[in-house]
Amino acid sequence: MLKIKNLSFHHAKQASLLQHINLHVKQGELLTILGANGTGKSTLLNCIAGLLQPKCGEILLNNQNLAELSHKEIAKHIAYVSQQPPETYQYAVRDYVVLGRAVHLSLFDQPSEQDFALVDDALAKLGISHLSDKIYMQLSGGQKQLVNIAKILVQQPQLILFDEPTSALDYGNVFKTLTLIKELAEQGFSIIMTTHNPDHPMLLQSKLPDSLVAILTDQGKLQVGKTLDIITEKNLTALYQTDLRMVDVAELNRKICAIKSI
Ligand SMILES: Nc1ncnc2c1ncn2[C@@H]1O[C@H](COP(=O)(O)OP(=O)(O)OP(=O)(O)O)[C@@H](O)[C@H]1O
Repeated sequence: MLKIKNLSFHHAKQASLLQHINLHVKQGELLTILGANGTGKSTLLNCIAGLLQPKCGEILLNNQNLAELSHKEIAKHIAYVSQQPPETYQYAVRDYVVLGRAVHLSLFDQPSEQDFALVDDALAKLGISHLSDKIYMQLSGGQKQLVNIAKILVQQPQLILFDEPTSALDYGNVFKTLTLIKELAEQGFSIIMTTHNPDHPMLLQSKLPDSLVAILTDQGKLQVGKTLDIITEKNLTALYQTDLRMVDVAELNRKICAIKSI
């Protein structure tokens, strides 16, 4: 459903950032992108969301060039939970989350009871129904992150982009969010997420064996493959310039990533 062909991008005053990136994400596929700070993961997601135009190459969404689609058309298919959630809303959470339905409504339509039913379902699914009437702007960072995930659930896109969806979350909410991502992939959503925690794609791989991982290198290249082929001691040690170990934990029946020592 998403194809990226030979994409290159750099911001103003940068010599280069993303270089000749190729990627194919199919329906229901999960791709996790790892990369050191500042290598361009968010920039790549911004390109895929249509917020930045590639300097060269193209992004195809269902074989249509993204550059030829309006923002509303793109938003019908792609939802984006960015690292900088909007900070300007004085709405109650329920009224904020229903904005996710906007792409399915015409200009003067009011959200219907069915739209609000989807909102209530999404809030319940994320265990945050108690936040319904709170003012979005007054929530904590982690609560905002969960509310923004609820907003994309009601948007009902084909492809969901999650930029470090668990970065501000406690362990309980990390568990809930990764479980939700697994369920969304099982339901047929395509998902691209970024993380700094290689254990997250390992955990997801244990339930989604065909999931993919990509490493964005500091040369701006994307190395893509099956999770277990990419998450290796050698690759992670090179990626993070840190002596890392993949340790087999019999009790968990999988490997986890650990820093060797400090
Ligand atoms: N709007 C912008 N204008 C100019 N430079 C930018 C802009 N946004 C990002 N950059 C620069 O582009 C590079 C990549 O930034 P980006 O946020 O994509 O990295 P990242 O891999 O997501 O980083 P992190 O893991 O730290 O979140 C950084 O050097 C950053 O300073």
